[in-house]
Amino acid sequence: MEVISSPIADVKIIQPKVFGDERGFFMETFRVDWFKEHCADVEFVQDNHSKSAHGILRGLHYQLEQTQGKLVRVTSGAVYDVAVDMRKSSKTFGTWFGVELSAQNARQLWVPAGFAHGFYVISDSAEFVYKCTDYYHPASEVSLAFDDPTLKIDWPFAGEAPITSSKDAQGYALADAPVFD
Ligand SMILES: Cc1cn([C@H]2C[C@H](O)[C@@H](COP(=O)(O)OP(=O)(O)O[C@H]3O[C@H](C)C(=O)[C@H](O)[C@H]3O)O2)c(=O)[nH]c1=O
Repeated sequence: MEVISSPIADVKIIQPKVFGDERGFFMETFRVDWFKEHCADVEFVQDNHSKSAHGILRGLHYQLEQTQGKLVRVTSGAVYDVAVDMRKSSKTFGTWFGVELSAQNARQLWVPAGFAHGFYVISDSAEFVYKCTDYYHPASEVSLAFDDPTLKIDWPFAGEAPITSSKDAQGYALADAPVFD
């Protein structure tokens, strides 16, 4: 496995080693020892799995309580995955980082607690699996507007408006969004 830095210090891209042969492929997708040494000394308590059609945008979400770090990857298709720093004391507060995650590139993204997270489905459909460092806490969940004019996230929409949940269509502007210390 290789860890690749991003412009936001705590957000990391992880590139597993893929062993291909005539049968297909094998890769180790997570190791506690490697992750603690190279990314963060955290424990994961919940795994999630979602499937979305082309053009779906899920997010940008974060929980104010039981804040979740997320280790995310794509097992089918391709998404554009985005993390936004919501920690007001961070020198990268209000900045975003995006990367294409796909079954093809096998890349993962480590999104620490304190970040808003979301993704846009580039392929016909995508299956998205991820590990969380705390449990779901819907009472404190926040949606940040994916199209906030201050964030200016460079989503790969190619002219078509994304399909979102009603919750995500009414996300907070960055200026009004609750933040972390
Ligand atoms: C997140 C979650 C949802 N649910 C239930 C609640 C709803 O009945 C249904 C769909 O939930 P929601 O529309 O919030 O799912 P997403 O839009 O994929 O939410 C996720 O989207 C972005 C990408 C994130 O980073 C978060 O992990 C998460 O907020 O699953 C649960 O039972 N447990 C959970 O942990």
